[in-house]
Amino acid sequence: MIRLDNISKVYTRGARPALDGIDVEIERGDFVFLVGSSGSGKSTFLKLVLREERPTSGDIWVAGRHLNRLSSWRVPHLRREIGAVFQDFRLLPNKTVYQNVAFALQVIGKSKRDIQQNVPEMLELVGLAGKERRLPHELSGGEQQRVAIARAFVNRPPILLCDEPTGNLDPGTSVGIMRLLDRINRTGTTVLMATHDDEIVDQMRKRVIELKGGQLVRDQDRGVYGLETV
Ligand SMILES: Nc1ncnc2c1ncn2[C@@H]1O[C@H](COP(=O)(O)OP(=O)(O)OP(=O)(O)O)[C@@H](O)[C@H]1O
Repeated sequence: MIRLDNISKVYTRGARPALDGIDVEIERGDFVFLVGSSGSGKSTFLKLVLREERPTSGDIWVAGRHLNRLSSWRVPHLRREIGAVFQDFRLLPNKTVYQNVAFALQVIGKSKRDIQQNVPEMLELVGLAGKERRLPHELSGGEQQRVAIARAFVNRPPILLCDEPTGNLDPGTSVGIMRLLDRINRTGTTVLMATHDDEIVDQMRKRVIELKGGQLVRDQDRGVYGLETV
């Protein structure tokens, strides 16, 4: 589903690479934590998958596409295959919960009928039924993140990328968000989550990929956060 083949990324010529010779294969349905201290290259990894950045060298495939050869006009099609969730939620502040999720379908041209069917289903899945008419500022942080997840997943993409999704949440709320991501993963969705949340990683026991100074230093099944990254 995601494959990086000897990928390096150098932002500034002469500077240390942000990613340095990364080889990774993530299969359909995997749940992967991407860990590493600040500056180790996690965001760069996610940006390459989203095609927000391009590699300096090496090959990358995402959802059956060879991104090195993907023309710019096809990038929106790639992005439909990838739901993205961020630490700061990124909801539209003047739209209701329902409208925030519906908007994701409107922009890709889905019919009214599709929208009316899928949005309530998705809000039910994330546990927000009954809160459709609230505005983001009328929700708790955990609820806002649930809206963001509903929006990312409403068109059922095969890949969900999460960049520190629990970074602004307290531990109890974070556990709820992780249960939801786990449920989504069990539907067959590939989940790739960059995080500093050691408790969550240690609880979930999923595959852990650790970056250090742009290099892949650990790829462990049923892994833990690890001492070095604390
Ligand atoms: N647009 C950019 N231009 C130049 N250098 C960059 C750019 N983005 C990232 N870098 C550098 O690349 C390296 C990796 O950064 P990256 O943001 O991928 O790390 P990270 O692991 O996501 O860090 P954090 O946990 O703090 O988000 C860092 O040295 C950073 O300064």
